[in-house]
Amino acid sequence: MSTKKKIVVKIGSSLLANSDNLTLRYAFINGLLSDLAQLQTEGHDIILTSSGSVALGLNMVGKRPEEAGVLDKQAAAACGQPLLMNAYRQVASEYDLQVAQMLVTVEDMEESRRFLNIKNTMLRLFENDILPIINENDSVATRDLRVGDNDRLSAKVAQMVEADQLIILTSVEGLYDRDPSEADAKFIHEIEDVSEHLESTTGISALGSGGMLTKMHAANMAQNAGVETIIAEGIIERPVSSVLKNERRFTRCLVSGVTASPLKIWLSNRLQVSGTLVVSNEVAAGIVGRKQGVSRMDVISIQGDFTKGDVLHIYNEDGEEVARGLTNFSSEETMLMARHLDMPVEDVIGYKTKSDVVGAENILVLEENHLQLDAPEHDQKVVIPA
Ligand SMILES: Nc1ncnc2c1ncn2[C@@H]1O[C@H](COP(=O)(O)OP(=O)(O)O)[C@@H](O)[C@H]1O
Ligand SMILES: N[C@@H](CCC(=O)OP(=O)(O)O)C(=O)O
Repeated sequence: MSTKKKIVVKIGSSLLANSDNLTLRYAFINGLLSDLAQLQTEGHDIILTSSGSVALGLNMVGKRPEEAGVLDKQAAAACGQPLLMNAYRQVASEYDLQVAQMLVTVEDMEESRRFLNIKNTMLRLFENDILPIINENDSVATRDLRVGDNDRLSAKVAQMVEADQLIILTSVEGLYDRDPSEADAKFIHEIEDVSEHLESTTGISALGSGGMLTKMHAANMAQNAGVETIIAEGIIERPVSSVLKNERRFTRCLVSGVTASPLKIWLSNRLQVSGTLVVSNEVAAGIVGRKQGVSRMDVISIQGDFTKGDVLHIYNEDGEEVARGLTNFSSEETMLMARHLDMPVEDVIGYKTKSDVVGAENILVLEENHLQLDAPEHDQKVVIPA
């Protein structure tokens, strides 16, 4: 028997649903669960992150994937999720495997108490030899508070349970240096630095939500957290154990020697960002050089409603995001402090403090950590200090 591992397996929509009639691929689920049941018997702890609810629910709401809007997809998710779980439960029972469903949102993953509840629930399910099946709660999550794709969700889960491996199963054998539909695309077996491959990955299948790009983002998050990611074809016999036993080709994203500090891992993997500070290019360069935080003198503009402890984007004047950091003040306090530079802080916000708006110790420079640059998608309230 191989050593016992904690493995997060992610299944994409393209594996679960036929792209033409949007029906469930029972044969795939059958092969997958037979494999997972065997691995569980061998002592491995497995978590399944499964997409498919939207694809499987679209027939009920009468839409094709290419024409469905956000509300259609949220309704489809509500229709498809029970179909998906019903199939998993039925097939699992044939292999004496017990399954449980967990639907989560970004807020659940990023709020400390809920994070702990999710983690503890998963650990308790492991103790009872029950396979947790996780999906984003699409019908509940709002547009700007979504994980957005299950690739990144699976990376967050892998980080949460300190998994040994994240195995992303999809419709292609792994990462190529360009879209594999292009002639001469070359297969990439091993990746040392995921960030170098973020650009080579555009184009998605009809059912998928992010294509290879979101898989690379997930691998990047996992790499920062010290978790190895494997991207492999799913429609194959024993899709997971054939990877563990190295019986076929796939892409392996190695764990780098240096794992970031827990604060930086947490900051880098955080999808929910509450606001933005814009600073001069000179200050931005100082931040990138790790010499300084953001003082009230440095703030050129503020966007978003945030409170102390929230994560902020830090942009330079050219509109490039250079860093992310934890703020020591609310948006209102920051605005007042930046607006009244001639007054002592105490007179402006009512208490004494020497803190920077964002301290250098709580800043993550994006360049260093190869982060995805998630700019806020929606228009936020913009406040320019007078
Ligand atoms: N560089 C690349 N390497 C591999 N696949 C790529 C690349 N660029 C684009 N793709 C496309 O990404 C698709 C996989 O993404 P997607 O269909 O969203 O998967 P899933 O539903 O499994 O999440 C593949 O079908 C492939 O055509
Ligand atoms: N939560 C959605 C899946 C979104 C998603 O990430 O899809 P995919 O890129 O196919 O893994 C669903 O269940 O349909």
